[in-house]
Amino acid sequence: MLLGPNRYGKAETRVVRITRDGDLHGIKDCNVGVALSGDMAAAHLAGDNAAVLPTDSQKNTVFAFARKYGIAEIEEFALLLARHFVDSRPSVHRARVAVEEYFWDRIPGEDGTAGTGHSFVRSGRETRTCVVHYDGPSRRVTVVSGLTGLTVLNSTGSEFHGFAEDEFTTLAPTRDRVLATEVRAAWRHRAEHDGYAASYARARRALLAAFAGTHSLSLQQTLYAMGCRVLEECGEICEIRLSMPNKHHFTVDLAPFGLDNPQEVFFAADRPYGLIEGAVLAEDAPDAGFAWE
Ligand SMILES: O=c1[nH]c(=O)c2[nH]c(=O)[nH]c2[nH]1
Repeated sequence: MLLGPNRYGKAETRVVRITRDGDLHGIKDCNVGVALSGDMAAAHLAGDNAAVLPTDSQKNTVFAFARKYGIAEIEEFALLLARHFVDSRPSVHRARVAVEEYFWDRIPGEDGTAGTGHSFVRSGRETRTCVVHYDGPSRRVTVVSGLTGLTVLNSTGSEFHGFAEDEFTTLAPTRDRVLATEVRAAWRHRAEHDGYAASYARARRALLAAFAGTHSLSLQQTLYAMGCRVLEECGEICEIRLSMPNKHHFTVDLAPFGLDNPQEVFFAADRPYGLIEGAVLAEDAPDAGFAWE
């Protein structure tokens, strides 16, 4: 028997960092996953834990670093942790740190007054994500940012026709349908930089603008347009991977009730759903290395 690739770490450390600027507080609400790899053969083959930094210590490090360094951008926090685990321990050769960030909005005061400064409501927005890798021997860093749960809908401007047909095809071609999806996207930065907040805002804006601005002949075409727009608007990004379920909205037949239905009443089916996935790369994208592992 041979030991294959392995990694270990603490998954899903939920860390909430409150900042206090007088009466004005802020929240960073994150879920951090750490995975380390290196000289772990003895641990697996012989139960020798000398090289194994407990996952409990990894979790403690996340909390301690949140206190010591704060959590500015999730990519920066993830890189700080990744470098720490690799550079402080010869047996750890590579770290993968993934962070999800959940957004909170301030609760406004009544009658348009300012809120308390310490009252928040969890946002219905998407989740921001990142996955960073740091490889000790090569000192190479990769940074992938992204989002999940960005739910969007066009109530017209979407067609689907001219598709292949076989003996099982019943789908009617359409020149006007609802197009809805929940975007999951991950984009690879060309290199480490210090503008992750602005980069995220730009990429998100580009995704939304392309979804809204594309007259769709298929979700595949829309996906490609969204990926292209992000690469056009964000020079720091060289590759984007998109996963987009087709959240089908079926026009309900109301004729049995003597009613017409001019594209007004839909059955929003949750399953099964088409799942459209694809990557868009800049022609000069550098080698991805271990970025997507
Ligand atoms: O945009 C679409 N792409 C498909 O591949 C597909 N297949 C399907 O049944 N409906 C759709 N819609």
